[in-house]
Amino acid sequence: MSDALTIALVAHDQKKDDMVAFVRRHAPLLSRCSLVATGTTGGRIADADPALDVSRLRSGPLGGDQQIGAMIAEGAIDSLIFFVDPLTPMPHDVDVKALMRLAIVYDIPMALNAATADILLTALIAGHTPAQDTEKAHA
Ligand SMILES: O=C(CO)COP(=O)(O)O
Repeated sequence: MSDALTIALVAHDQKKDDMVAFVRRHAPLLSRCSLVATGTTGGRIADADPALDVSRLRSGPLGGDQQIGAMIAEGAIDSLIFFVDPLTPMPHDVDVKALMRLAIVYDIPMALNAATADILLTALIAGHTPAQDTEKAHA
């Protein structure tokens, strides 16, 4: 799966149900990706679909956003899906902004709500042809 897309998934507490619904809606597509998530989000995803390949980092307020930002800077993330809660003050607001900033700096496709994430994931998968799939297509 080394040529699989790596997608970072993050959701604030008030948006975690939306993330679970997103993951359930797109389980067949997401099962073809490597997933990286902040701690609590990753736990909810793993509970929702234990078959998904999801690596859990620190919880957002404890450095998880920064870990994903570092992975973006290293070129290890293909896309960021970040369900942001715009109505609740966050103790780690600077980390949230820093993560979004790095996604912009490195021109990573980023969705900040479910409607955009639906479009983004579908487009990403449609445009991604892993070597394995290419071989099958020509077999
Ligand atoms: O706080 C977050 C993003 O800013 C998400 O962190 P958790 O997934 O650990 O709740």
